[in-house]
Amino acid sequence: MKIKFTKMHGLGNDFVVIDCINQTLSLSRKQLSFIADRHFGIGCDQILMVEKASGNADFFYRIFNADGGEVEQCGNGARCFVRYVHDQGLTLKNPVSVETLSGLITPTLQKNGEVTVDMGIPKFEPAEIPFVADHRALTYSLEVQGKTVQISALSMGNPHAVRIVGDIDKAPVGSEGALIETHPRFPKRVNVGYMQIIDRHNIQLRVFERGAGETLACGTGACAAVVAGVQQNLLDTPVSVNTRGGKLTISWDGENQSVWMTGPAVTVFEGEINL
Ligand SMILES: N[C@@H](CCC[C@H](N)C(=O)O)C(=O)O
Repeated sequence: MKIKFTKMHGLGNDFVVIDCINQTLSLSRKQLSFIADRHFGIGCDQILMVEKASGNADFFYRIFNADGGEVEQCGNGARCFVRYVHDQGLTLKNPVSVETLSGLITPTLQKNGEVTVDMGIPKFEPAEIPFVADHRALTYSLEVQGKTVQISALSMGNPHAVRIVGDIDKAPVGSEGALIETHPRFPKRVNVGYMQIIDRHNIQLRVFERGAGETLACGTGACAAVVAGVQQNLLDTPVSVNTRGGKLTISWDGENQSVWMTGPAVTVFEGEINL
C-alpha cells in the first residue's frame, strides 16, 4: 500500500502529516513506528492524521508518538496542522476549529506566517492529569531512584511534569526524564519538562517527551512550563520559551483561562511511502 505524506516541523519537533480525508487508511502500531523510524522509515517525532470531524469542528486531528501510541494533544503539531490544511487546499477558513482526543483547539494563521493557537484551559486536579496524589498542590515531591525531586504536574490535554533547574545544559533530561516518564505515579506516563528561568518573561526549556524521547521543542511542554512558572509567581505573561529548536511565545492570564501559543510551522517536503 502506497501512502502520500508531507514532512513538516515546528521548531525542529518534526512530523509526518497524512491526509486521511482523500486516502482511506488504518495503520497498525507497527506501521506507525516504522514511519517514524529515522533509519528504516521516514523519521519523525509524531505522526499527524488529518480526518473529517464528527461534530461541528472543521477537522479531526489524530496524533501518534514515534512509538506508535496515540495521544491526546500536540502543540507544535497544531500549528503545522493549520498550515497543512491551508497549503493542501482542504479549507480556506482561518481560524480553523480542530477536534482532538482532548477537546477542541483553534489555530489561526497570522499574516507573518506564524500560527497562534488557543490551546485550551490547563487542568490541575491530580485525577485529570492523571497523577497519583492525595490533593492538588503547586509542587509535589517525587521519589526517583532513591532521590526526591520537586515537580509541578498539570494537563494541557496531555500530561506534563515540570522541573525547575539552574542550568539547562546540565539538566538530566535523558536519564532522569526517562525515569519520570514511566514513573508509577503517572499511570498514563508523562512528558517531562526541564525549565531554567532567565527572568520573569524568558525561560529555556528542554522536554523529554512521552513516547518520543527528547525533542528539539514541545509546544504543550512550553505551555505547561509557563503555566507552572506563573502559578509559582516566578513568571509573568507573556513568556518567551527558548528551546533547542527556536522560540515560542506563550501567554496565560491565570486559572480557568486558555493558554495561547504563537510560533512557526514549516513544510519540508512531500513524498510517498510503500507500507
Ligand atoms: N510534541 C508535542 C507533544 C506530542 C505528544 C506528547 N509526546 C505526548 O505523549 O503527550 C507538542 O508539541 O506538544
